[in-house]
Amino acid sequence: MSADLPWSPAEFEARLRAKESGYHIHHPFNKRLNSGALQPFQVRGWVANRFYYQQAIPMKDAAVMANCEDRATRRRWIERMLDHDGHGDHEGQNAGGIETWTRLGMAVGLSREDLWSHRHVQPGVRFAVDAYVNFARRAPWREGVISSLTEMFAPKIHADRLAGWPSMYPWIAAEGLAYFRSRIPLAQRDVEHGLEVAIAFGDTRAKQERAIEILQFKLDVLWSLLDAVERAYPDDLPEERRP
Ligand SMILES: O=C(O)c1cc(C(=O)O)c2c(n1)C(=O)C(=O)c1cc(C(=O)O)[nH]c1-2
Repeated sequence: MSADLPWSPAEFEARLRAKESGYHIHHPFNKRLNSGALQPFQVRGWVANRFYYQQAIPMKDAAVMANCEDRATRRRWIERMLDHDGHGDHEGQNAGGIETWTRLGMAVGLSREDLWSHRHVQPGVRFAVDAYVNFARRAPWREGVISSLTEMFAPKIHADRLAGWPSMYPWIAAEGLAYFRSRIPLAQRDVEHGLEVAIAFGDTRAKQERAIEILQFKLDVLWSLLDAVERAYPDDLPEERRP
């Protein structure tokens, strides 16, 4: 029976963190993106497709919140929606992630319309991202929170872009990278809260294993997104089909 005892909180957290090996930082398309190997149209394709994820995040967060009966959690959680949607005058610090990502789009040579029309969004990207939002709609709120824990691994991927892109992709205006800079402290704050919820949720071995499965589902969402992007923008894509 001892095999069924819950892991200690430290062991459980270590097992969640070990899922990093399946994070999209290791996807071949991300490796090419962050090693400077991509042509401008491939970077544009990634930015335009990832925008669909950016827009979905606050919808996902609203779904988690709609399922949450705990006021104290909602007070913290609502920050996530404001981080992405922005608030007030939509300028400076308050612009929000969706707007800041739009600026990244313009810095790589896309128009606002290119992003907001979803004209470049691939079916596989849509399916993957919609699966994430739908998971949050249907799952108990603690499970929805746990699905955000891929953010444990995100500060490194943002930092890689900030460190590498200016020299590898000098054609991208430096202001375009503000999104990545803004996310590092926010991801750290989100992860602190997410881990608190996960550890409280994981009071049996079965629930701890469920949490790990949920994290795997979310890794799969991100991995599938890059599979679809990689497939859509091969090196030899004819000129007229390039974003
Ligand atoms: O650029 C990335 O690789 C990346 C990954 C993730 C992630 O791991 O889900 C997020 C973000 N960025 C991000 O910017 C972000 O705001 C974010 C929110 C969430 C979430 O699940 O609630 N993930 C992520």
